[in-house]
Amino acid sequence: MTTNKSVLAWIDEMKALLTPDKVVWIDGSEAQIEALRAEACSTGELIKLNQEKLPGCYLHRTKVNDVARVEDRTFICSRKEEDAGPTNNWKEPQEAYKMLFDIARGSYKGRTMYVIPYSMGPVGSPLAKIGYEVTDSIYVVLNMNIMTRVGAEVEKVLGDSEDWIKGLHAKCDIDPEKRYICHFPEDNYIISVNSGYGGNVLLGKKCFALRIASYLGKCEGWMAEHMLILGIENPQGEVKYVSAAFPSACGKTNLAMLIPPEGYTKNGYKVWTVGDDIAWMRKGEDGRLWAINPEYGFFGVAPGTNVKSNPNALQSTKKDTIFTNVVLNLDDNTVWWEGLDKNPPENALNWKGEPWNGKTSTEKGAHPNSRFTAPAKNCPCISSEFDAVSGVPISAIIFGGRRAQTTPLVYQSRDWDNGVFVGSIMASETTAAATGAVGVVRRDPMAMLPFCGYNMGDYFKHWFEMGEVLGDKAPKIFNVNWFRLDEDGNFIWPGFGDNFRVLEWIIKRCEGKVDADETAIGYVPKAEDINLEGLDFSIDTLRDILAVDNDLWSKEAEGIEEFYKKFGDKLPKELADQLASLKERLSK
Ligand SMILES: Nc1nc2c(ncn2[C@@H]2O[C@H](COP(=O)(O)OP(=O)(O)OP(=O)(O)O)[C@@H](O)[C@H]2O)c(=O)[nH]1
Ligand SMILES: O=C([O-])CC(=O)C(=O)O
Ligand SMILES: [Mn+2]
Repeated sequence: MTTNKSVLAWIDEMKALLTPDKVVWIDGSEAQIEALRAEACSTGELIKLNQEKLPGCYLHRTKVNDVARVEDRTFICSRKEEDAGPTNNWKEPQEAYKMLFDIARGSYKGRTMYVIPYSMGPVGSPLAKIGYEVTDSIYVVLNMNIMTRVGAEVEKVLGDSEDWIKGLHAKCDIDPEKRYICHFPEDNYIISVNSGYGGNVLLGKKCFALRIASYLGKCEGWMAEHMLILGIENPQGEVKYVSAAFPSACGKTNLAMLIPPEGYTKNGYKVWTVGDDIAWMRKGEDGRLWAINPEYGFFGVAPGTNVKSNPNALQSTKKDTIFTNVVLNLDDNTVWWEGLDKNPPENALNWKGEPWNGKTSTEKGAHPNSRFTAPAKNCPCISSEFDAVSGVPISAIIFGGRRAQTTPLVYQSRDWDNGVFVGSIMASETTAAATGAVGVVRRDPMAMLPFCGYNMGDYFKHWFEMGEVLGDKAPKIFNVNWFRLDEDGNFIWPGFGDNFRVLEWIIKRCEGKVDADETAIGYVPKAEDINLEGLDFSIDTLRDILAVDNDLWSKEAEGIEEFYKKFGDKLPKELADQLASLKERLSK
């Protein structure tokens, strides 16, 4: 246990507020964690799975009204409303503290308060940051122990410093009307009440590593982004790193763990995973941009994960994993979800714990947002640099979304500033399955719409400032779109492992080894420069999905103009200028 005065004072405050029966300090030791697993099994909070097939694995079910992040109940509590900006919900901080403390007061009565010291990023890395979360949920402790680096080492590194983030989680009542996820960026404080769902309660993840950290990044001159990080190794053994921001359900985990096509693997190409969701990036001593993955595990969507779509993700879940809201197969005490295989169990319980027969039921067995919490070190392609305190140098930043048309398979921005523009206009189309209204463009700048902890206009400005700081050492910026549809609504580009062909072009562009065609929106590959070897895909079709349609882009420009109005005078002039020059190029 720490002797840090600021930590001890806050823990005293929490004890007085929450009135637990006892306090347990989490040191992350296997003995302590194992005792907590056993306790959670005895109360039904966890179900121990088949330990031969899934050693160290458990199942948990949330309440049925508590299965996803709640954006409408997520607040940025900055002193000035303007600092939360037009894309966030805002509450006045003093009122918010009062409301939240009133809700949480006395709620640990008869329960245990767990104190979790954790590091986001390799312990002791100059890019890492430390947090404390208090919770009354063993599920939260066990998940945090997978998703972050927990324990005594962390406290040693913190020493007497006051530079740490407070996180209060209280699962006092699960009334969704009283559920709040509140962030106080100016106080380094997060308070989450009345939820038990991962994205709302694993406070190191979206709350700290994106919302609070994005604000800290602005103040301290670095970046916290909703990005995967991967390394691409060539046959000579050289590794180049890229980071990529896609909105939810647009393929971050898949790209982070992709297996290149056979022709490449035979020649010695490899992909190494550094992170699948969040990147913290800072200018290094050599002037380049260096990135760490602040997380220690993967909190991935289960449905659709299978041996074909993402074998590395599936393999990561084979041991020491906590599954949430998936199907329990009663015959062999294993788990199942839609899209795992074509053989659903007949004798099973669905995600709600009700009897379920996968052969006859018309209802889904797993919740669409069911998740696995798996240690990153389980991943067969985890990077040797995963724990590197300096992080990895980023050669390229890739933005992407789900667009049926308009956006080509890949293009490169003209320069950093134009790249910031490309990120700011990111959008994804809603699918028929999701909303009924097909092809509705929803803007999600840099995939940060739900995760930016301050005014997004200021966030854009920060991106321009980073460009100035990095100068000619700045990563090159690209945009990809794996999701172009044909007239029958089928994906044109095969995607997944074949996305490596596009990554290869991106790396070649960074190395200045390949030419490109200039278009109104940026540089597009010459079709013959994308390697199609071993793929049944015609170069004419490739030309189609690389083409830039100026009429569609003129319509796009109108949509961007409309979107930009939201930011009023917080919109950086650079972005208005970028839009004006795009329009001018389109009109030629
Ligand atoms: N057509 C196509 N679909 C893809 C491709 N890559 C991923 N997908 C699909 O996109 C969906 C989301 O993939 P994920 O990798 O889980 O997305 P994510 O960005 O990590 O999602 P979050 O964890 O919610 O942030 C899955 O249904 C994938 O099968 C691709 O290259 N082409
Ligand atoms: O935070 C969550 O619930 C899961 C996640 O990665 C996302 O939604 O992007
Ligand atoms: Mn995510």
